[in-house]
Amino acid sequence: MAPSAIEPFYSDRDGLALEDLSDDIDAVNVLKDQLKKEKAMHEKSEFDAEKDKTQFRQYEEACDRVKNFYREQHEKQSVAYNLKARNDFKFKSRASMTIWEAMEKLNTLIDESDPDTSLSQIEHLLQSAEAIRRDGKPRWMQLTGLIHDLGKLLFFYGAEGQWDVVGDTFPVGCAFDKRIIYPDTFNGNPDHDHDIYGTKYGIYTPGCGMDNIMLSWGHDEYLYHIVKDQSTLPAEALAMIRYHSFYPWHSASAYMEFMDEHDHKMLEAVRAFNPYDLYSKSDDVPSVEVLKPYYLELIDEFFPNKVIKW
Ligand SMILES: O[C@H]1[C@H](O)[C@@H](O)[C@H](O)[C@@H](O)[C@H]1O
Ligand SMILES: [Fe+2]
Ligand SMILES: [Fe+2]
Repeated sequence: MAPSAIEPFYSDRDGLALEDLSDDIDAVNVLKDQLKKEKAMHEKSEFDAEKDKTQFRQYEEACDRVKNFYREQHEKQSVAYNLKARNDFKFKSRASMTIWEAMEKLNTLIDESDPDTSLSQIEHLLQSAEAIRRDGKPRWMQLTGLIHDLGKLLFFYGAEGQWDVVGDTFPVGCAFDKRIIYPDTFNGNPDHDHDIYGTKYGIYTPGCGMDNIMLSWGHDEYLYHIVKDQSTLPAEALAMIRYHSFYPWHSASAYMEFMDEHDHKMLEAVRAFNPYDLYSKSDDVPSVEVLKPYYLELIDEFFPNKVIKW
């Protein structure tokens, strides 16, 4: 009798002890995972190092389609146009659809400003997200890669062309910096020689913060507002979206005088994101159907409402 009385006692305890231990192991693994991801966020990605950067953004050698696009954009993105675009955005309603439906809708747009890819937008979005995922970056950043260009939907909702949707961005209301691509094409912009908009600081003051700078209207600013209001994505993700086309700032270090303290942290995030946007353009074409289930789940994690107001 004695052994059978003791046996359950010990086996129970063993069971308990093992359970406790496995809880601890789980907790340690979660922590380890988190640390790995944090570390990866701050390290230069392997992905970045593998690429021959001289293959990308070669605007001098770009075709006429790209050159004409930027001439038109640089001539038309004025303060007056930007105020009007923001007003239209606030007071006009567009469409309601899920993130995935938006990706599919965008698929017919071929970006005229892009010298590096002629792939469809859904493929570019998946390439960016997959590159981020392969490098073990956090899930919120993978999702940011997946959606970062969805603002190009604007093209279907009242844009005047592609010039107010795609392409690099730059501040309006102060002098156009020489580090913007094709800087001479700003000569035809009505603000170029303006008494205030044509001066170094224009309508701004040094240190005013990027939040207070009016960036040329397009897919970044538009999507930023949608995502800020309708997702639980962190500040870094919002900055990646809002500034990913602001190459003169994040890649050429122009307009640094306007930054505030918060912007320095955000710049780091935007710079960490950029290689996945740019250099993934030479990766293999992803299979939309294979990847769809993984990304549908990821979308649900950060967008509480399935249907988004665009
Ligand atoms: O041509 C590209 C494209 O339009 C991207 O979506 C934008 O983010 C880049 O800044 C631009 O260079
Ligand atoms: Fe973009
Ligand atoms: Fe992109």
